Amino acid sequence: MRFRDRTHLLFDLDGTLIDSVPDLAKALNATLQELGLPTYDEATIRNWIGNGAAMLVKRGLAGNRQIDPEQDEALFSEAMERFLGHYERVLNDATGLYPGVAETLDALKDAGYTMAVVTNKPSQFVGPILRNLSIDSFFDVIVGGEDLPRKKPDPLPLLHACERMGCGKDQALMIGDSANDILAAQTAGIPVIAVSYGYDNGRSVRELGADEVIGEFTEILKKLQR
Ligand SMILES: O=C(O)COP(=O)(O)O
Ligand SMILES: [Mg+2]
Repeated sequence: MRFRDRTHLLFDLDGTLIDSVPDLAKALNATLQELGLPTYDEATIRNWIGNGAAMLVKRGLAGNRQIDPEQDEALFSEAMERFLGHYERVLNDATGLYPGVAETLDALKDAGYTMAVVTNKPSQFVGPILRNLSIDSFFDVIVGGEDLPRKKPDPLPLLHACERMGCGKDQALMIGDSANDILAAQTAGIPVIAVSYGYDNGRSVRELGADEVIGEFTEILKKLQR
């Protein structure tokens, strides 16, 4: 089988394990509203997720053409602070697991896989969300967006997760939803399964050269059959 030697699994969070769009959109729109800026619907905001909170806020601010957040540091800092405060309050309001995630993680754990979450989401939010959804115990390692000097699509978070799990990259497999996950894995030399239901930042995961593309999380089990 294609992934026979893979014993350590690295999972992206937003768009792969959890659908967090409603709560991220709520926090972003509350921020924009307080700043007197236009707000956006969930369909627009979902394409802005995956590069970390700072990029989401920048994309929200830049949605208003008159403002260039790169040039307006003060506005960006204020927006960021407000966003983090709002998100902390709402992060478990509507966020849920995609179908089959809990059962599949359980089966993978039973089969002996070691698992990590490697996300660009700010680290302080990751534990509370995993605990609220009762999937925290499946993961031995969690790498969040602010834990290292560089985020995905840099390969560093993936390689760091491997090091902490005590595995070589020849034993690892990435599962993610966006260009960031695919590029990070490809640069790290780790194969990658892409899910097609997530937030692919406007670029179809099929075009990005993932080793496999699956439409449902449960299909991982079939792909990993030894
Ligand atoms: O951009 C985020 O905050 C979440 O990103 P993730 O898809 O890496 O979990
Ligand atoms: Mg993602």
